[in-house]
Amino acid sequence: MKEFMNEDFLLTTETARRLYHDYAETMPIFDFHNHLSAQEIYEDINFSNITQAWLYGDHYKWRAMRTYGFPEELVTGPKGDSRTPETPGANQSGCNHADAGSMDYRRFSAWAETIENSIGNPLYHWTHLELQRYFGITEPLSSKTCDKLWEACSEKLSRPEFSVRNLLKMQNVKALCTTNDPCEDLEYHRKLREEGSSVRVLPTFRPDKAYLIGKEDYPAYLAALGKAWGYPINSLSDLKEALVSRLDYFIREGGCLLSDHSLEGALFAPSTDEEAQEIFVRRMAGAALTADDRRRFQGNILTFLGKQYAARNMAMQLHIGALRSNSSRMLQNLGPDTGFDSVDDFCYAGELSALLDSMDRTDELPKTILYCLNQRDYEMLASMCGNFQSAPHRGKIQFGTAWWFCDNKRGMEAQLDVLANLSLLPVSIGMLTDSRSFLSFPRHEYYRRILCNKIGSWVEDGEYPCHMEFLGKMVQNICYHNALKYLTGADA
Ligand SMILES: O=C[C@H](O)[C@@H](O)[C@@H](O)[C@H](O)C(=O)O
Repeated sequence: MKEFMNEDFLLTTETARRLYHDYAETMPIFDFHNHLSAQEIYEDINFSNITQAWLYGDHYKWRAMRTYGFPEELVTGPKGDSRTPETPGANQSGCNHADAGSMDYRRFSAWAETIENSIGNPLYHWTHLELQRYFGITEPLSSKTCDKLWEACSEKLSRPEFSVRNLLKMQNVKALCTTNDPCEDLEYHRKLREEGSSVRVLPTFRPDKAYLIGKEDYPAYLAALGKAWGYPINSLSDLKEALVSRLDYFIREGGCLLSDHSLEGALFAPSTDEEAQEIFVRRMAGAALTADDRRRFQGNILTFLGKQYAARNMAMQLHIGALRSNSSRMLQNLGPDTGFDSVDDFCYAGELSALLDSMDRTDELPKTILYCLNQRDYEMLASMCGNFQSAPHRGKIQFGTAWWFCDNKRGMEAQLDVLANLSLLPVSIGMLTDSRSFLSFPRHEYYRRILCNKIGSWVEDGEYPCHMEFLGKMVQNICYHNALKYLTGADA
């Protein structure tokens, strides 16, 4: 039997072990998509206990805790919905810590019981990689150990060397890209930049709300965007000017390198500016729009934005296929991004192709990263990339790494297989955390181990020669250099 998550965790062959330990392990991290707070990095906050670091904002963990039957007050905290009828044994698990009465402790105790029951789930591996890498704890978290681990982690977290900037340094994070609405003033990104922070903290331009014209609060959003721009938005051309102005602000003030878009249900239908303006006027007059109106309006703005990104040599990320906020009751109680989303199953190959072509037609398609939430779409997406590749970029159109419900061992192995089969693995820009927790960076290690194991198995099966120097360099490129080059143009 193998030892539990030791240094050769997930590395099943000698080639895999060499690739990981000799090449991948010490590579820096460029985390080009996450949901971290620039303010918390600027203020270099310390968490006073492990619940704050783990459970205050992570909807993956919340979902698992709900699945195990814990009530909302232990999942999202006292303000959440606590009407769940039955409460399993949170804090009745034999832990006798002095903090036992504190809500944070009770939440950790509930988490310990949940994680003990997460066999086969990536949360189990992430949690234990985090305990090992940040806290030097190799003991598995369970109801029995929760008291001891609570104390050990909380004691460390309160030390200055465990501030969030130091947590980033521990994982050798060189740069990270947060996700930001165009209305944001980026005060903390700017301050970090002025200060010359050793970790580059860059904003990502996420303008979804500017084209989701069917949303009830669309006029209110336009008012906020107009405020950030400095002028009221009364027409399609005002909207486009406002977006360009905010995009340039993001680049100037924050060094923005990427945009991000979540595409759900409808992607694209072509429309002229006159048609899109007419839809805009009807919406602002309070008329109901059809699905086709919404698709055409979104198509017009996305094509426009894509061309703007291309002109600025930025990358465009398209995250496709989330079915969000499925529980209207919990949306009302807790708001979005709280663990009530799942995998959609709509078909969109034709619309995606038309969207990319609407920019490529005039050679104005930016560098593009395509992510999907439904593994069923892996081949469709990876083959779509090949339609629009063009020099001088290597891998201009990227089949993005396994996202969210695919971000697990099986999803990553499948993503790597499909990528290698239908595109070229050596040009991949690799992994990102997409996370809301400062302790999530060992997810890069998880990916790197799976990557090295996959390559190792091809070599050991005689499918590729054992050219360690070439393979080692390739692994290092996928871990770090490719993302750096793709996003910034720099070589090292
Ligand atoms: O990995 C999952 C994420 O954190 C998820 O919440 C985000 O990808 C979010 O849906 C977004 O739209 O950016």
